[in-house]
Amino acid sequence: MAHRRRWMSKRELLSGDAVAAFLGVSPGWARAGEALERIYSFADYSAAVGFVMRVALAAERRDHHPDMLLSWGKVRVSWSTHDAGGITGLDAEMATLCDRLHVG
Ligand SMILES: C[C@H](O)[C@H](O)[C@H]1CNC2=NC(N)=NC(=O)C2=N1
Repeated sequence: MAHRRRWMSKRELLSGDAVAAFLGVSPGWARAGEALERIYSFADYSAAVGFVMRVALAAERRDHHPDMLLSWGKVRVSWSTHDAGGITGLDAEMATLCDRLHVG
C-alpha cells in the first residue's frame, strides 16, 4: 500500500542535528532521552481527556502510538519509534499533529 510505505519510510532514526532542527521550530517540545516530549495544559480534566482521545484516534490511523500521561489539566505526550530505538521523522510529524490537535 503506497500510503503505508510512505509512513514506514519515515520510521528511520533522525540525526541529532535533525532533532535539534525540529526542536528549534517546535516550542514546548524537548528531547527526553530517545523520545520527543511535551506537556500540554488544559482548563480542566475533561479538556485533557478530549485531547488524549483525539491523539489516540490519530495514532490508530497512522499505526504509531505515543506514551501519554493524563493528569488534571495536563497531558504529557512522548513520541519515540520503538522499532527503530529512537526518534524518527514520524515522531516529529506526530508531534506537530499533536500541536494542531491542541489548538483545535
Ligand atoms: C506492528 C505495528 O506496526 C508496530 O508495532 C507499530 C505500532 N505502533 C508503534 N508506535 C510507536 N511509537 N513505535 C513503534 O515502533 C510502533 N510500532
